[in-house]
Amino acid sequence: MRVLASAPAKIILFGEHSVVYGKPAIAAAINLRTYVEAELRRDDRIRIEAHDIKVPGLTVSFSENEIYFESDYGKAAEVLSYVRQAIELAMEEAGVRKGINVSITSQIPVGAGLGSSAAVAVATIGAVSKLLGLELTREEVAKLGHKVELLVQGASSGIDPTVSAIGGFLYYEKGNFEHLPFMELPIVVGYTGSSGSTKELVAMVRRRYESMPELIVPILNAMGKLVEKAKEVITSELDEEEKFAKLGELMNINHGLLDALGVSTKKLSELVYAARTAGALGAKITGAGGGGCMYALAPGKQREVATAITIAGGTPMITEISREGLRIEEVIK
Ligand SMILES: Nc1ncnc2c1ncn2[C@@H]1O[C@H](COP(=O)(O)OP(=O)(O)O)[C@@H](O)[C@H]1O
Ligand SMILES: C[C@@](O)(CCOP(=O)(O)O)CC(=O)O
Ligand SMILES: [Mg+2]
Repeated sequence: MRVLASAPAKIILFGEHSVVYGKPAIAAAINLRTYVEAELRRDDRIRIEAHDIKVPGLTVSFSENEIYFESDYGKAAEVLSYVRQAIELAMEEAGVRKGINVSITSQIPVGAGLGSSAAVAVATIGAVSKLLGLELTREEVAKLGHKVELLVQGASSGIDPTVSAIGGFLYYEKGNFEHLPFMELPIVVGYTGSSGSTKELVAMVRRRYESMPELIVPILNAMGKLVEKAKEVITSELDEEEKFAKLGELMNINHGLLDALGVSTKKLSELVYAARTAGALGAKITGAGGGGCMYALAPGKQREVATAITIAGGTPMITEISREGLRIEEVIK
């Protein structure tokens, strides 16, 4: 038997990092997906094939008629830790252990703030649990995906696995979520081309929080308040133009606060300012930062902003909200 599942990437519109400290955040699933195929094996081995992951530290050497490969096994094992934990938890939940092949292909850039870790965890749990005959709800998959992130990263708010499993446009706080009214968001995502590790960035913010709580706590509190304001705007009776103007302003404040936490980079800030100069109403980091992506809100100006991002050295992506989260694409008996 074989199961193919997929799960989407996300952008965090407001509230990354502060969400780890129990503040609310707003996020949306977007139409880039990770696909995981799981099939039963005849033996009891578990084999993972990750087609999109590059492992640093591969060395190739030649002699006359031979070629030798050496790889950094520590790094290779670490890079697959989300998938391994997801398989473990799905098997634990099903109460069976079987040999399986898991094969991953992904459209989501890795370590770019678009939730690739959550998407791969959610799609793996979806595929493996179904393969083992377990019918989990999307919410149950979200909770297991959160556990995967906690185990691998040491800290996780759970927003990414929740958005990836459920899909759509969500307000999230301490493990609970509500759907926000669906709205088309005229956004452009700008990818710096470099990556940041969520585990390391969350740990860096934690160190600052512990060493200077009198400075960091007010920043996190301001982020939480800003998310409440953004929710009020999104659910208000204002017309779209007014909503976008207010949301843009809040995005810019959120970016400044993230910069104060220390998670921006020169390139991220360059893309943010390039987007604003080209007419975006707001622009900020999305996700953990340290590289990765920013996004801009640019009604009527998406093309201009995309061009500005390209000129500033980034890669623009015009994305749409994905209403669907985890999807079982195919089950072959
Ligand atoms: N296609 C994939 N195959 C296997 N593992 C993946 C894949 N995509 C992401 N991952 C895992 O997620 C990690 C990146 O997660 P993270 O640092 O949270 O960044 P983000 O979630 O923003 O992309 C990778 O180092 C890898 O361990
Ligand atoms: C920084 C954080 O708020 C979001 C991380 O998102 P990503 O892994 O960078 O896509 C961490 C979390 O919410 O667990
Ligand atoms: Mg992640």
